[in-house]
Amino acid sequence: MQSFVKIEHFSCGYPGHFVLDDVSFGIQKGDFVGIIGPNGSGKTTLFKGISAELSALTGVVTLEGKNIHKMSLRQRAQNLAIVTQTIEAGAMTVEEYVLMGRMPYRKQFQFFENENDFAIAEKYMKLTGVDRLRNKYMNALSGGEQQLAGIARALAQEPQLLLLDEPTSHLDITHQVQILNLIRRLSHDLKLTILMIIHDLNLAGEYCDQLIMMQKGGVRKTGVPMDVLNYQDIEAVYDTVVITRTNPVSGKPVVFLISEDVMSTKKLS
Ligand SMILES: Nc1ncnc2c1ncn2[C@@H]1O[C@H](COP(=O)(O)OP(=O)(O)OP(=O)(O)O)[C@@H](O)[C@H]1O
Repeated sequence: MQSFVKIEHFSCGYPGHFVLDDVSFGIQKGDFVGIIGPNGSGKTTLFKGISAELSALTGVVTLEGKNIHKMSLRQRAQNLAIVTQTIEAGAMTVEEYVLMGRMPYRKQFQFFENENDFAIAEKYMKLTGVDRLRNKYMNALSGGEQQLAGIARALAQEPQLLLLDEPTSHLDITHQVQILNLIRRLSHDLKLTILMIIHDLNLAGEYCDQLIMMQKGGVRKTGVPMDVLNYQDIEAVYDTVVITRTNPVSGKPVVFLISEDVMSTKKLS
């Protein structure tokens, strides 16, 4: 089957610092894919490469066969949306912020949003549950509310591919589960293709259809969570002893950490 998003022999980095080296993988339409890997392994750099914020040193990134790096800014924004960890929207209401997602669709000399833009913003504010916050200022929202507003703005862009950089960091378990359930619904019900950076291996295993495990600027392993989250690969990549089991209800992999004290008494090392 042809991949909807294809990354082929892709390398990119920063001046004087080469980070991603010959990365290749494909994603099917409507898949919810988690990117895992230790600090500094290149996850954010991969996002910058996919979104063309960083130029390709080698290889290509295509979406439905079209090279993302060759798209105009406007075309790119109609195809791809990013939600970053920190949202700096300051003194702007939630509704104004979500409406910004419609900018890539403005026609020449169209200075204001039209009825269709308001209807689309309304639809996604309702879907994410931030419609009740529409008149609140973005800088007066909690972290979880800001993330939901960020997702609503990204959805208002009506992209084909959504990139989420750790949408659940800083959130309590109620909000983690709320956001991940929403993201799963978006991929499965709306057939939106989603790539999400996530540090929590248990959440990644429970919610994602596929995982990409990064190590030192390359891809170590890709596949369904049960194949990727095994103790051998995790220990090799994170240099940490873990135990893996299966969640008795969901059948998904679960990763346990062991403290130094316990490890020395149980003689696991
Ligand atoms: N703007 C930059 N200029 C130079 N080097 C950078 C820049 N941003 C990141 N790097 C380097 O690139 C490498 C990969 O960083 P990246 O942010 O992609 O990792 P990451 O996997 O997202 O890490 P984390 O989990 O800590 O967010 C690191 O060695 C980092 O120091």
